[in-house]
Amino acid sequence: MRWSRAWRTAEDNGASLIGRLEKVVVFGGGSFGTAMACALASQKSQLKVTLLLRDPYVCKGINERHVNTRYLKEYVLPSNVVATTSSLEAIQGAQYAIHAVPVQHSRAFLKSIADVLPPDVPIISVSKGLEMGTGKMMSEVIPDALGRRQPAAFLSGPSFAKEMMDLRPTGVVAASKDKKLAREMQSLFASPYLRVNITTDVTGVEICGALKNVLALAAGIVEGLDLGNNAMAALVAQGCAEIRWLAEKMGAKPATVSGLSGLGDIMLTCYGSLSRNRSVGVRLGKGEALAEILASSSQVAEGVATAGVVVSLARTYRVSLPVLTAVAQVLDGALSPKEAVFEIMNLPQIEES
Ligand SMILES: NC(=O)c1ccc[n+]([C@@H]2O[C@H](COP(=O)([O-])OP(=O)(O)OC[C@H]3O[C@@H](n4cnc5c(N)ncnc54)[C@H](O)[C@@H]3O)[C@@H](O)[C@H]2O)c1
Ligand SMILES: O=P(O)(O)OC[C@H](O)CO
Repeated sequence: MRWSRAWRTAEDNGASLIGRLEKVVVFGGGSFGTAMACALASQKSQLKVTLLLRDPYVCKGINERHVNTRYLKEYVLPSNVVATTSSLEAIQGAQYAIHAVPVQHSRAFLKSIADVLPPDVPIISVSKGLEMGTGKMMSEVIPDALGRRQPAAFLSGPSFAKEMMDLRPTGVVAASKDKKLAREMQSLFASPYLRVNITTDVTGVEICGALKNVLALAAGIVEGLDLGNNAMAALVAQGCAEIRWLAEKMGAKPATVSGLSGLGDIMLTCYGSLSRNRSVGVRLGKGEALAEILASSSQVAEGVATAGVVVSLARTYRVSLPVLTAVAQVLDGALSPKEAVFEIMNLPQIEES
């Protein structure tokens, strides 16, 4: 099935870029790191895609049986996806590095590989969230942690790992201040199954990708409380407005907020049953305690950490975000899910903006 006929860019350096490509390293072999590795490996069988992991047993499964025994274990990975725990071995000779380590662990991880990663290897971050404590986005964490400016691009948008593994049509956006690098992302990733838009609006793409996870927690809570379709639609519409208010104050372009990384990912994560953030929200809405929910899952729900950061961003940018900040209050145990809904319903009646 060819979903998009024009899957390479007009200036098509795509074929030659793929032709020159020999090795890509992927940091983190969770669901999305694995899906990105497979998407790239499928572009060319001679391309080596190396996952840098922490667990030697997971590496063994990938290298010997082509199966990631911890994440997406039902899939057979292309044989040109390999894995190692050695950062030197993983990074040596790599022309690009995909970063798929959860945001809260990214600083420490990047510091640990700073000396091994050549300063000219572009990092393509797919992690969506804001760092607790600093409130920083990945575009700020990367240079901070490495202690230098590294070429970087940020890939975001509605993209469940499992659906990408199933080769279901997907659209993402690659953001970079360096337009040439953004175009390289199109050449690298575009395929009959994956469309890649580009933009220079890094802030917009990153903040939308982080905030939609918090809104997905709220959507899950509404689902878990069984409040109905009217409530869900009102909540998601209000959440979209709050994301727009904050993102635009931070410098995001309106086109980004209404694009794939904004509205597109909000729709996927708020309504899609595969969302981990939404699932955490559903369980909270049904009355489970956060600690219990987190202890029972091996996968990251980035919105849990990002929600706290949103409270301070609301203060810094002097913007009222009732839904997004209520999520933080529920997570902190300051409000029960029902109390949060009651408080939001009792807010003063407003004019739309
Ligand atoms: N899963 C998806 O569908 C999806 C889609 C788009 C973006 N993302 C984003 O990609 C990022 C990664 O998500 P995921 O789904 O792969 O998460 P995951 O929970 O499935 O896997 C996380 C991976 O990071 C590794 N990791 C955790 N702590 C680490 C540390 N301290 N040092 C090194 N590695 C560490 C884990 O071992 C694991 O391999 C997140 O920011 C997520 O929001 C996920
Ligand atoms: O499963 P979630 O909630 O982390 O969402 C995954 C992706 O961000 C969807 O685009």
